[in-house]
This record gives sequence, C-alpha cells and structure tokens, in this order.
Amino acid sequence: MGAKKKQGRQACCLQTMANDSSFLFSGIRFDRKRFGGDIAKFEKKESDHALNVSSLIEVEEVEPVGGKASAKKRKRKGTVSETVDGFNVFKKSKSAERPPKDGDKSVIEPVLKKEQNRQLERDALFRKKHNIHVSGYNVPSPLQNFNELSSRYKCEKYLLRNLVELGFREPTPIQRQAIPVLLHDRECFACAPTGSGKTLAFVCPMLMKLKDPSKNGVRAVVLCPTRELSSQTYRECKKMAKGKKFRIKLMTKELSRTGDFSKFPCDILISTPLRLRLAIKRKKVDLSRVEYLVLDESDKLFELGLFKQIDSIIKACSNPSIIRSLFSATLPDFVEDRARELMHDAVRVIVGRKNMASETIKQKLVFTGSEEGKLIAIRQSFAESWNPPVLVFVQSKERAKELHGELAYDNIRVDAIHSDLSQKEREDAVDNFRAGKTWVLIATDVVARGMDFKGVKCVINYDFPDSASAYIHRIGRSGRAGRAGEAITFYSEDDIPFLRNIANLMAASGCEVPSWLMELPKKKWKKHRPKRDSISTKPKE
Ligand SMILES: Nc1ncnc2c1ncn2[C@@H]1O[C@H](COP(=O)(O)OP(=O)(O)OP(=O)(O)O)[C@@H](O)[C@H]1O
Repeated sequence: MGAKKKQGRQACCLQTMANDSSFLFSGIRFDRKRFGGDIAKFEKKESDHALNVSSLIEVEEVEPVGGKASAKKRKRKGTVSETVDGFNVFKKSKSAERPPKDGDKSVIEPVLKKEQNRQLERDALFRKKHNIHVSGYNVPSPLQNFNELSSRYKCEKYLLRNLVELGFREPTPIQRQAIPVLLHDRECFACAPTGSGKTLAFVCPMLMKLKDPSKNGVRAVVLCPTRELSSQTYRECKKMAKGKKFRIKLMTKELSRTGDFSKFPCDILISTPLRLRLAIKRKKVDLSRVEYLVLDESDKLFELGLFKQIDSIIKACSNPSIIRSLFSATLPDFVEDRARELMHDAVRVIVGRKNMASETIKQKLVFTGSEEGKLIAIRQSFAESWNPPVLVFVQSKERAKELHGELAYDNIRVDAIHSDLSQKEREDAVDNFRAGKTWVLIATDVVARGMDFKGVKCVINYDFPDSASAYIHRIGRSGRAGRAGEAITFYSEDDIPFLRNIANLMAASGCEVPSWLMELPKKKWKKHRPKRDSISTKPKE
C-alpha cells in the first residue's frame, strides 16, 4: 500500500475512532495525589485485563476457518493481545500524545488503554449478540443504529430520509459491521445469509464516500453476475440516492457496444463483467478514477469462469486509493484466497456461519420416486397448500418450458424465465411476478442469485440443486428481510446420493432433520445434473 494511502486510511481511522470515543479525550483531569493509589492498582491490573479482553476478542474476532486460514489463525493466536495493544491509532493520535494539564503521559496512557479495552469488550459483546464475526486488525465498532451514520460519520440528510422512507429502522447485522468497515476506507469481504440486506451494506457507504455528483468520470463500479441482478441493484441504488443528483448508470447491451462514457457523466456504474469488459476493450470507459469497486455475489462471478474478465476489470480500476469489497451469501475458500491476494489489509465479516441457509426458512424434503412423481407432487402441493407467489427451480431451460406447458394447462397463472428469452421477455417475467400478475414463476438458476422477490413465501426445488451454494441461493429467494419462508425440495432416486448434503445444510440452519438422513453417507456434491426423463405428458408427435 502506498504510504500516502496508508496515511489517509489511518487519518480516517483516527478521526472516526476519536468520534466513537470522544469521551476519551474530553474532560480528563488527572490528579496524582487523589488517584495515586488507584493508578498503581490499575497499572498492576492492566496486563490481566488485556489478557481477558484478548481471550474475548479471540473467540469473537477470529472465526475458525480450515486449511490455510486456520494456519493463519494459529499464527495470529499469539498476537491477539497485540490487537488490543495494536490499537495504536490512539497512540498515534495527536490528542492522545498531548500531555494532560494536570497529569503526565505515563498516567493518561493506561487510562486510554483501559477505555480502548472497554470499547473492544463492548464491541465484542455487541457482535456476539448479532452473530457477527470479524477478523482483521483495528476493526471499526459496529453500528448500534442508523443514527450513528450521522453522529459518527456525518451522513447527509437525504440518505437518512431515504432509509426512513424505505422503512429501514434498524441496520441488519451485515449492515452494522460492513458499513463502518467501508466508511473507514478498509477493504472488506463479507458473507451474510440470503435476504439479509447486503445491497444496502455496500450502497450506503458508497454514496456516503462519493459525497457529491461530479463530472470526473466513473467513480464507483458494482459488478453483478446476471443482468437481472444488475437491474435490481441499479433500482435499489437509485432509491437510496434519491434527493442527490448522482448519475447512476446501468450497463445495457447497447451501452456496452456503442456507448462512449467520455461523452456523458457517470458517477456509479452497475454492470455484469462481460458487458463492462466489452466497453473496456472498446476503450469507451475509463476506470482509472474508480474509488469504490464492489463484487456482488462474488463467488458466482468467479465461478462463472470469468477470472480473466474480472482480473482485467480490477486492473482497469487502477486508482491506488480504491476500496474493493466482495459480498455473497456463500464464500468458498477459493474466493477467500482470491480476496486475500487482491486486497490490502482487508476485514473479513461473517454473519452467522459461513455458507449457511437462512434460518428463517422452513425446509422440507419430499421423495417423489420418479420424474412423473414430481408432477403429481407439485399439483398436490398447489391443491393442498396454495401459497402464492411460488418460485419453482428446474435444472435446464428445456425443463422450464416443459413444466410451464404442464402448469399452464392447469389454469395456473404461470410464467417461465430462462436464457432462451430476450432481455425484454426476461424483464417482463420478473416484473409480472413482482406485481402479482403471475403466481408461479418457473426459473433456471438465472434468478437464483440475489433477486429480491419480497413476497415469495415458497420456493420449490422441482429439480434437485447441483451444489450447496445453488441450494442456499435458490431457497434464499424466500424468507427475506427476516420474514418467514418455506422451501420444498423434491428428490428422486437419482438424487439420493446427495441427500445427506442437504440434510447437513438443513440441520446447520436449525431445521429438524430425521436421524436416518443424517446417517446417510456423504458424497462430494458438485454439478449434479443427471439426465432426467421429460416432464411433458404430451404425447410425442
Ligand atoms: N435495515 C433493513 N431493514 C429492513 N429491511 C431491509 C433492511 N436492509 C435491507 N432490507 C430489505 O431486505 C431485503 C433483502 O435485501 P438484499 O436484497 O440486499 O439481501 P441480500 O443479503 O443481498 O440477499 P441475497 O444474498 O439473496 O442477494 C430487501 O427487500 C431490502 O429492501
């Protein structure tokens, strides 16, 4: 990291720390005569206290991770008390160095240290309460409430107003921690359950950091794996920016092919990697001034085999002061490794346990025997407990079309979304479903990631998902923002070898799982897409 950048970050850190703990620097009058005895006692006890805090921090701040990360943890174990002592932001603070009027430095420093320890303890307890796990040094205190955005970070009124208008009263756990981390100019990789408000966790600090619209070129980029998610993030961003004239642009197919970004102002650009890559190749977008880069659904971005495209985008964002962040509900080790290679001094924020399904979703497995059995089961499910809107996942676009034909025959208001449709048809399918015009949306994994269908109460995995992350993201379209949701997964003979994997995910998120399921053998679960019999009952011509 450049020395200038480091200084800048430290200064910001200092400033906010000072804000957080302004009481530390005000009104401290030290009277050696009065407090002499206490000082001696306190100095003696200080090392014990640091130890206690260290042990608390270790539990709270360093989440056990396997492999290499675990080795790193071991390496850090011996230095955790340094995290406490390593709160050198205070030591370096001018106000901390200034000798007190009625005392001397050797007296005031232990008091400051004690307060730092107290603050660390408070933070650790607060994180524990909200199931937040962090690792990294000098991690900023989590937000107690949205008011702290203005008291600690001088957030502008328009943003606070928009939060109120959107009905966001309390920050969600990921917002509590990721927002201050990013506002302290720290890079961040974050994992929090589906529907837990990750979008606001990166949009809010982004708007705060950009402060005002400017004509200096693109200053923030958000990358999303699908066009649908890009459009949704664009809309959310616009809602949050209401009242401020930021130029927020969605990279459309047309813009990526013919647009020239030097000809119009753009503060925030939201795109899929392929479209942005195309514009970069055409030399029609300059990313050298980007201050803020977000990789949303980061594991999917890397999983799509887009390493090269993403690398070239990261390279094109050549501003040395850039703050990069990665967000997802699933964070496999290879993405963490990539994040560590990529980022400087990053903070890792995990809410709950990594790679876990949302706890608000009631999950159920249904044995259907054969493919025919699935059609009977879905019809039965609609007949018995019709709870629209329902999102149904299948493993291919052909199967989406087939199932659509069957359910349309039953006079259900049903639509399908898959990659064979035009962009307009895909958008219409999403809009109609959101507006309640369609009751059942049949989808491939194209909408499994990030899509926020607020009203979806039930997700049916008609076809067994092909991986743990696919399962977590698919069922995560229900049970959002703390609401209750339901997920039903059909399985046939072909899927039995992978049942145990789902059983584990169910158990980890607090669902009751029959013991026989937990006794099944485990099998590596990746890209399980068996050839399945046709869904269609229409006689072949
Ligand atoms: N502080 C808040 N209070 C109440 N609702 C919120 C808050 N923050 C976000 N939400 C709402 O929660 C829902 C889910 O948010 P969001 O789409 O950002 O989740 P996510 O964590 O990105 O999910 P996914 O992993 O599926 O992409 C949205 O409808 C959003 O408006």
